[in-house]
Amino acid sequence: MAPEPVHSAMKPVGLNKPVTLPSLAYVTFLAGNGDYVKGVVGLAKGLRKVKSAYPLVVAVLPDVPDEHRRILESQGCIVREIEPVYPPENETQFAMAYYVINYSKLRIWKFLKYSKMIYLDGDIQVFDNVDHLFDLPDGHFYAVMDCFCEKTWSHTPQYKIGYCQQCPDRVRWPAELGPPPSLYFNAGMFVFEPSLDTYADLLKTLKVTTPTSFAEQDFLNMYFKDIYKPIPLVYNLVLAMLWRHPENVELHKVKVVHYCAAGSKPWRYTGKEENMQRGDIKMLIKKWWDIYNDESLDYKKQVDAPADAEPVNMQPFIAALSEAGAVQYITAPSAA
Ligand SMILES: O=c1ccn([C@@H]2O[C@H](COP(=O)(O)OP(=O)(O)O)[C@@H](O)[C@H]2O)c(=O)[nH]1
Ligand SMILES: OC[C@H]1O[C@H](O[C@@H]2[C@@H](O)[C@H](O)[C@@H](O)[C@H](O)[C@@H]2O)[C@H](O)[C@@H](O)[C@H]1O
Ligand SMILES: [Mn+2]
Repeated sequence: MAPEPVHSAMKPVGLNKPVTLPSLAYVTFLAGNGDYVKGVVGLAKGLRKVKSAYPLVVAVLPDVPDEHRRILESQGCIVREIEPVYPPENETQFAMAYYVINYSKLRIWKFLKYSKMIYLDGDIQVFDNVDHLFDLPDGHFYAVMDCFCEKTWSHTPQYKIGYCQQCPDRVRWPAELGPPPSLYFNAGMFVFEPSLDTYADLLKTLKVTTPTSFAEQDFLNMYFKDIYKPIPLVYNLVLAMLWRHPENVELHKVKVVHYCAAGSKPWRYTGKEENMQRGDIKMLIKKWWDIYNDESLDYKKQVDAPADAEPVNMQPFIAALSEAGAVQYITAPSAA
């Protein structure tokens, strides 16, 4: 469970300038005027259900209608408009044509108000508190390894020979093909540190990088290859793992579910596509809807923290400052 954030009602005494405390937040991405807004509402309510101590920022493209923005704000989200990011002119056949808009995710590196953020796709649901991921050491890019076994990968050498990083011994990578592919993450969930330098370098590098079928996911994997650190799949269960690598999945331990398999978006679920009649899929779809329909999880201004308030965990600062004997804290009357 995340440490109780000590609200900023406590005022430092003896410091001659306000301490700028780092902020933490979850962030997701919304494009278009379609039904993904339901995914983001579900995500906002899921984070509330697990009592996350941090807000959800929604990076919206200009084409997201005001009505959808108001719905998200009414659910306690912090809505930030971003400009689209387009890859260089290309003939690439993206795995899904709409993936071209996903490059716009790169704008979140410019959210400098936050020292660390957890990005979550709008088709993700958080079923257990994962605030502790914010405590991971700085300087790395954390994400869950993807799977290469779905048809969406049929254009790749690894798919053609049956190699997957989820089970590297099943079909070993042949030496004649050179070194095996670097560990590759699913870009539907990752822990990162916003930075203007990184942001500028991402966009500069994108301009000279030929787009490939998994669009910004491929680009992010190439860009962060040297600092990427895999985290357990409980933090981003790519649904295909259930039928491609069941031996790697302990479903009752999964904290975050990524509804990315074809036909698995809960708000569009018909059960007609391949694998969508599985018992575990039906259970996960129901779990998503139970949260989405739970009115007790709707944002209530008077009870929940204001959308723009950001609870800050002061403990590390109190310990460091009091160790230095620099300050003692008094509890100021609550500003509320
Ligand atoms: O019409 C769209 C398509 C995508 N997205 C956003 O882009 C993310 C990535 O797309 P998607 O999850 O569909 O890709 P997948 O993980 O299924 O490959 C989504 O989760 C949404 O946050 C969106 O807002 N509107
Ligand atoms: O724009 C590229 C997208 O690529 C990823 O989705 C893919 C990938 O995970 C494949 O491995 C699966 O087979 C496939 O189903 C799934 O849609 C990310 O989830 C998404 O956020 C986004 O980056
Ligand atoms: Mn997704």
